Amino acid sequence: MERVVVVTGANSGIGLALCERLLCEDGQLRLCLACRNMQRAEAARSALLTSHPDARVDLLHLDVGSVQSVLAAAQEIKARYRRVDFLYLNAGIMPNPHVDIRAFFKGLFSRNVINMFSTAEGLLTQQDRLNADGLQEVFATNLFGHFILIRELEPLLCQADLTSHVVWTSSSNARRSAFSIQDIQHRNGVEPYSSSKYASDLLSLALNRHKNSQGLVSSVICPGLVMTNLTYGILPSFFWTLIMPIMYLIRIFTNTFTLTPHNGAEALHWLFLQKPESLDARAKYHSQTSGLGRNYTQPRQMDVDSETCEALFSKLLDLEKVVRRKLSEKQAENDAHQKYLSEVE
Ligand SMILES: NC(=O)C1=CN([C@@H]2O[C@H](COP(=O)(O)OP(=O)(O)OC[C@H]3O[C@@H](n4cnc5c(N)ncnc54)[C@H](OP(=O)(O)O)[C@@H]3O)[C@@H](O)[C@H]2O)C=CC1
Ligand SMILES: CC(C)CCC[C@@H](C)[C@H]1CC[C@H]2C3=C(CC[C@]12C)[C@@]1(C)CCC(=O)C[C@@H]1CC3
Repeated sequence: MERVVVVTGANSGIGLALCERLLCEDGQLRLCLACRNMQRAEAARSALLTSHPDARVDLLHLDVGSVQSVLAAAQEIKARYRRVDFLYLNAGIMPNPHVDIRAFFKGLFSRNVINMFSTAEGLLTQQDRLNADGLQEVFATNLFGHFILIRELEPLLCQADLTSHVVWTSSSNARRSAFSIQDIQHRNGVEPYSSSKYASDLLSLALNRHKNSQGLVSSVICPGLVMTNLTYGILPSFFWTLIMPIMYLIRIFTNTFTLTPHNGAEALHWLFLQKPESLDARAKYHSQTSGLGRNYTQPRQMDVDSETCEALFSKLLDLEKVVRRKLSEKQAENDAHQKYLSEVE
């Protein structure tokens, strides 16, 4: 039976590297690249087909930052496929990043230096904004859009006699202290990225608690520090070129500097090969690369508790109701307007 794999944010970076690795693993896959930019998606598909001419690679328009787009994409997936074996929730943004240079130099001469380089703790802030649905953009893209996608795909993901595996691309930057259950969208802080990634860790645990019995298994990975569009956006590109030799030097001390998208996709690829029942719901699976360039996956316990994960799950269900109601009100207004226009014509 051919397996169906859907990857969000598959047109570049870690998502695209994962697709390449999956096709090397299983040439019979039905691979669906779910992307918001169809031109880049086409380019990604052509690149994949160049190295795997017989592969079955489909494209799907999906902007995870727009609830309407998620609903339309989910409809399309349900129309196209009878099953989804793997759903990789990989699309993510870090808009308007700012590096605190003073904190960086302070951290450089502290005992915390390795942790600072692996997690960016205390170094990175972002400026977020509201999207067209009235949600904080980082929360909407990195978490909520993916949550709605899972909810819409439940008929495919929760089938008797078939285990479906949902995999979140989280981060070492996910931190409990950046997240507040009173402010799940992170309206009042300056670390929306860190907050959204911590929320994905919590949500994965909640999904396992609620959906394992229905055949849905959820896992979380961290790709390490990978040089992609997202990272290049943090500092000017000439700066990265300058510090690249230093980055390879740091790799000797921390295996979390995976650097290439291929290496960063290690844990995503590793999960594809595992039996879902052998996985730990409280573990985050880290892509690691040794100083000599050997890739491996290391599980580490996440800093999550059942109470907070249940509270987040219930808040997301409430927000889903609000957003769906608003969308149907907007739809009704549009329909009434169209009716009025056709009557006056
Ligand atoms: N690079 C790193 O060091 C780390 C990355 N990560 C995570 O890895 C994931 C992949 O990022 P990475 O490969 O690094 O960066 P890239 O910027 O290369 O990839 C991000 C992908 O997400 C897509 N995307 C962004 N917003 C949306 C949206 N609204 N709808 C659909 N697709 C969208 C992008 O598409 P488009 O081309 O249209 O922008 C792109 O394909 C992210 O979740 C990121 O947070 C985690 C830890 C470290
Ligand atoms: C100011 C300079 C001399 C050096 C700055 C280095 C930093 C830009 C990097 C140190 C740790 C890095 C890091 C990330 C981005 C770049 C650093 C802050 C990530 C936040 C990228 C996205 C993630 O999800 C996790 C990464 C952790 C480490």
